[in-house]
Amino acid sequence: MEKFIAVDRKEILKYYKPIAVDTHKGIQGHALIIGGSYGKIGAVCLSSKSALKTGCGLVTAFVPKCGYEILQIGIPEVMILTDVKKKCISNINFDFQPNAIGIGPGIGQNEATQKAFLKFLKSNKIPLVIDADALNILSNNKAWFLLLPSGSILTPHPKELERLIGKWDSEQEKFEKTISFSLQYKVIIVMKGAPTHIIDGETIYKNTTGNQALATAGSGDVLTGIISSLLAQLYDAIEAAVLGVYLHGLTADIAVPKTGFQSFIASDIINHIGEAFLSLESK
Ligand SMILES: NC(=O)C1=CN([C@@H]2O[C@H](COP(=O)(O)OP(=O)(O)OC[C@H]3O[C@@H](n4cnc5c(N)ncnc54)[C@H](O)[C@@H]3O)[C@@H](O)[C@H]2O)[C@@H](O)CC1
Ligand SMILES: Nc1ncnc2c1ncn2[C@@H]1O[C@H](COP(=O)(O)OP(=O)(O)O)[C@@H](O)[C@H]1O
Ligand SMILES: [Mg+2]
Repeated sequence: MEKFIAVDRKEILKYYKPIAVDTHKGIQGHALIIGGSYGKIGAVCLSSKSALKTGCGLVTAFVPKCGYEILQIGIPEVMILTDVKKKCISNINFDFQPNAIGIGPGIGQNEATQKAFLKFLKSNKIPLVIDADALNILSNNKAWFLLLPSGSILTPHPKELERLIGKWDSEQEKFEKTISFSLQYKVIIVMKGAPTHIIDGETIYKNTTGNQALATAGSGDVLTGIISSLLAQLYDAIEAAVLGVYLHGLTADIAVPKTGFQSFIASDIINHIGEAFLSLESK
C-alpha cells in the first residue's frame, strides 16, 4: 500500500538537526566526491563546494589529474586526491574512511572508468549517492545494482530514470516502475523534475520547493553535493534525500526575487544554501 507525504516546512522540521555548539570538523562528517573528466571538472567543483556549504566538516574530491589545480585553486577548502590518469578516472583509491560518498558528476563513461567503478562497488560499504554517468553505467549493467549498500540514493533526471527503469506510458506507470525498482534493489530514488519526488519503497515524498530557475547546467551536480553532505553528517539516507531536495529547491525560491529566473545559475544555489538553512531556524 503506497504512502504519500508532501514535504513542506513542517515535515522538514521533523528531520532537521541544528549544528551542536561543541561540534568540530572531525565529527561533523567527511564526504568524498568522486567524479570529473576532461572538460567536466566543473561538475565536481559544484558538488564539492555545495557539500561544504551544507555543513559537513571535511570534503575530499577524487578526480583525474587534470582536475587537481582547478579544484585546489577554485575551492581551497576542499582536499584533493587524483587518479593516475590525466583525463578520466581509472582506479578509485583512497586511504581514509569517509562517512558518505557522492559519485558520478562529470565522471563520463570511458571504459577504464567503468572498470574502476565496478572494482570500487565490489569492495565499498560506505553509503552512496549515485548520479549522472555513474547511474548511466549502472543502467547498462543492472547486475551491478546488487553490489550497492542498501539505502544507497540514486538521483536520476527523467532521461536517466528512463535509462534505469525503461520507458513509461503514463505518470502512474512511471511511479509503479520506480517503486518496484526501489523495492527490488533496496535503494532510494530521487526522481528529479518539477516537482521532484523521492521514492523509498512504497513511500512517495513530494517536494514543495524549487522553481524553473533550477533548469540550468550543474544544478543536479549541486544536489548530489548537498545530499552527500547530509548523509556524511549522519542523517538517515531518506532524511538526507528529502532534506537535501527541499533545501536545494528553497535556495531558488529565496534567490529568484533577486536574480530573476534567467540569470540564476548553479553557483547561485550554493550562494543561497546559508539563507535556506536560516529560514529553517527562524520562528
Ligand atoms: N560544468 C560541468 O562540468 C557540468 C557537467 N555536467 C555533467 O555532464 C554530464 C552529462 O549530463 P547530462 O544530464 O547533460 O546528460 P544526459 O545525456 O544524461 O541528459 C541530457 C538529456 O536528458 C534530457 N533531460 C535532461 N533533463 C530533463 C528533464 N528534466 N526532462 C526531460 N528530459 C531531460 C535532455 O533533454 C537531454 O536529451 C553529467 O556527468 C553531468 O554531471 C552537467 O551537469 C552540466 C555542467
Ligand atoms: N522547471 C524546474 N522546476 C523545478 N526544478 C527543476 C526544474 N528544472 C530542473 N529542476 C531541478 O534541477 C536539477 C537538474 O538536475 P540535472 O538535470 O541532473 O542537472 P545537471 O546534470 O546539469 O547538474 C534537478 O534537481 C531538478 O529537479
Ligand atoms: Mg545531472
